[in-house]
Amino acid sequence: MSEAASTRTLVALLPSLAPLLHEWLPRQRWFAGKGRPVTGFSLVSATELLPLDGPGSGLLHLLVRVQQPGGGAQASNDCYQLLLGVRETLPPYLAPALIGRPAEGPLAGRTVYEGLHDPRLAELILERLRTPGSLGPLRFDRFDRGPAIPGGLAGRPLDVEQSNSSLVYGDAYILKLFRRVHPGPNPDLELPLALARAGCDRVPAPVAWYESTTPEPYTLGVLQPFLRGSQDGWLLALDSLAGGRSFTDEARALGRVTAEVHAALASELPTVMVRSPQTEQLAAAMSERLDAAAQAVPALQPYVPRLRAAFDALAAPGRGGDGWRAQRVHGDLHLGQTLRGAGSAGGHWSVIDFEGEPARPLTERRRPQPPVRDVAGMLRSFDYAARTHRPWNPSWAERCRTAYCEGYAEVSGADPRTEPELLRAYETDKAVYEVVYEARNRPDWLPVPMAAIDRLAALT
Ligand SMILES: Nc1ncnc2c1ncn2[C@@H]1O[C@H](COP(=O)(O)OP(=O)(O)O)[C@@H](O)[C@H]1O
Ligand SMILES: O=P(O)(O)O[C@H]1O[C@H](CO)[C@@H](O[C@H]2O[C@H](CO)[C@@H](O)[C@H](O)[C@H]2O)[C@H](O)[C@H]1O
Repeated sequence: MSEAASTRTLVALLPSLAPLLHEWLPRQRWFAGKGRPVTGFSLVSATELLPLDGPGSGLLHLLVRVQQPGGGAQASNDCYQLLLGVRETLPPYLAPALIGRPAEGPLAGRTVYEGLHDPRLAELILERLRTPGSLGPLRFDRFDRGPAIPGGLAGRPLDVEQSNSSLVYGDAYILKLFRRVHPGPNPDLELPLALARAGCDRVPAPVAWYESTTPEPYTLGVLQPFLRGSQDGWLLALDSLAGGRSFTDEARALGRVTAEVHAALASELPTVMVRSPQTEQLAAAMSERLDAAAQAVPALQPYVPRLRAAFDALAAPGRGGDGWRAQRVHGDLHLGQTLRGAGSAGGHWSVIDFEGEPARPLTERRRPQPPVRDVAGMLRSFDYAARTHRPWNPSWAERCRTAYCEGYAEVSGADPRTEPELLRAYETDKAVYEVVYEARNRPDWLPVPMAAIDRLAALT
């Protein structure tokens, strides 16, 4: 099928796929618009990665806008990346991947399924990434300093709770495919590339990636080395709590790693000073997020005046002295974003997932911010771990928080606790974000950030 003919034909596919997507999309873990009705779809781009009319399976790459009207700020028209496999019938091992059978249109009677679950299609995606080049609106690129990617590696979907989808290739590489995509560079490619260029070995360096170039630029997927046998910091922390073991050495190491990553980011990407009136704007933005959160989660409402005091303190005249240095940061740092390498207790720590908080607009996520924002995220994470454990172990969290800040200071020369207003404002902002995140995604977990809200409000 020629490219032009293919585009025309592919555009005609959407109406017949729409009823299937209507059912399937809201059930996906990565679908961000849960709880709001889907009223329509529109096509952003369609590319045949493997011909749909050839023998065996076809692979269709779609960028689709999903209309969800909702009231006011609730309305959205988000763009999602879909990789749809098409076959006559599905073999039993692909049955769980079924999306449906279009009743009409060019694919009538054929079977449409989640393409990432098909090892043959997963291999095809890696094949594309091995060789830079373009296919319709898609462009495939490689890191200029990396070794060649071997071919023929079997791909399997990663079976974890995540906001996107990942494929692991032969335990050597992991490809993260972004699901809800936004125009512009995704920080999860931009920042690891900058860190690789700075020679920072705390973040797996991107090996290859692909993007869509028209009608707008979207980062769609990033391939990086798979840290085989590594364990994530969240599970290690829970393990330490369950075993009654200290986690302070690990927390100190994580503080050091955070400071290393911040130093490397500051060396590669712009830094700015935050002074009046930006300080007031920062505090006002936090206050606005608090108001929006209290609208979405009424349990927050009684706390609003006391929480707002933390943001007012940030903006108070004279606070911040000559201002605060801001730079590119991780943006959603927590224990689950850290991996300790295989090996003994002193294993190498890495940091992953630089996408930032998925619910925030991309422009906001890419803005320089005081590095204490990441520190606050990690401090909240120690609190989460201690709260999740039965019985609650506040002294475990307190020791971790102290060790983490000390580790950070050992490398950066500045202890985050010496700017208490800034740290408290960011911790409060993070806890407010977590309340909304949990209410939307894991209502059973809501008491965890609510306990922090109670504690932070009592500091006033
Ligand atoms: N380089 C890597 N090596 C090993 N495992 C990884 C690597 N990158 C990510 N993972 C695993 O994949 C999971 C999801 O990755 P993440 O980037 O956090 O995705 P998402 O943004 O979709 O939540 C992580 O929790 C981790 O278990
Ligand atoms: O990992 P993601 O980028 O998808 O981040 C989102 O999900 C996280 C949970 O998986 C959430 O983190 C919160 O829960 C963690 C425990 O599961 C805890 O360690 C974090 O401190 C807490 O914020 C994160 O906020 C959200 O953006």
